[in-house]
Amino acid sequence: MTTDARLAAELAEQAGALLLDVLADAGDLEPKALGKRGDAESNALLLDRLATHRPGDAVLSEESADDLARLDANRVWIVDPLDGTREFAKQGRSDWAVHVALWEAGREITAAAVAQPALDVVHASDDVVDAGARREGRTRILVSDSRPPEFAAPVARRLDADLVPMGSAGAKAMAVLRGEADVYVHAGGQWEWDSAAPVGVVLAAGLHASRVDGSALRYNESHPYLPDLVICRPELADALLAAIAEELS
Ligand SMILES: Nc1ncnc2c1ncn2[C@@H]1O[C@H](COP(=O)(O)O)[C@@H](OP(=O)(O)O)[C@H]1O
Ligand SMILES: [Mg+2]
Repeated sequence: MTTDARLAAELAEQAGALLLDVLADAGDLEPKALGKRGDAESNALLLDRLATHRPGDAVLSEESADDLARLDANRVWIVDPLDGTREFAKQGRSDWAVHVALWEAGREITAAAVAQPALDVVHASDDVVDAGARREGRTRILVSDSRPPEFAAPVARRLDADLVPMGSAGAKAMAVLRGEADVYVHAGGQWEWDSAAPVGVVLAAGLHASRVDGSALRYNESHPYLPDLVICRPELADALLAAIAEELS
């Protein structure tokens, strides 16, 4: 049987290919309708294939009603069929992603994949490249294009770093994985599906991932709201968390 991590990678890749087709067939669809179509079609593909390949498992998806039977399940797939919907619907953007993660009781995220179809890459927890070599120059901190944390600018000043806006939690996390940036920080609102797969992949690669207060990220909670997140190269974690704590105090 295909391993869970391979299945995650294959499903993320297949949903990504479908999303590229949706873009190619967009015609003069309004951005909102285009995003909606992408969300729905990718979700249908993921649910269908998870039901085929892992019929006994529960699913938590951004685009499906939350079935709380997942709270009694030992295995829950946490999926975001289209992360960065806003950017997907803008022409020529590559900062959107498909997230597929598996949560297991007592073990947190055990398999994960993030596809970036517009870049033709899939990163999976069983196939992590070592985090990219530290780039030369100033530290780069990735933040949401539309909702950067209030503390981001003062924290960047404390660390003598540059803030770089980018869409999609998965795209930002994978940019840190590849060494194109050093930090991804978010606060003020997010859901488990936004971070489960990116966090599964970066933890498998040995990067740091936590809440902004340094505590562990927990998934498959009854209310799947997980509003803040820090992903970074491990050697930066102490200084970054200290700077955030100073700004929040
Ligand atoms: N304040 C907030 N409340 C709820 N969700 C948020 C949020 N800020 C960001 N997100 C979600 O986190 C994901 C990444 O955001 P961003 O691109 O701004 O970095 C997006 O997921 P979706 O595109 O799947 O909705 C976005 O909706
Ligand atoms: Mg999302």
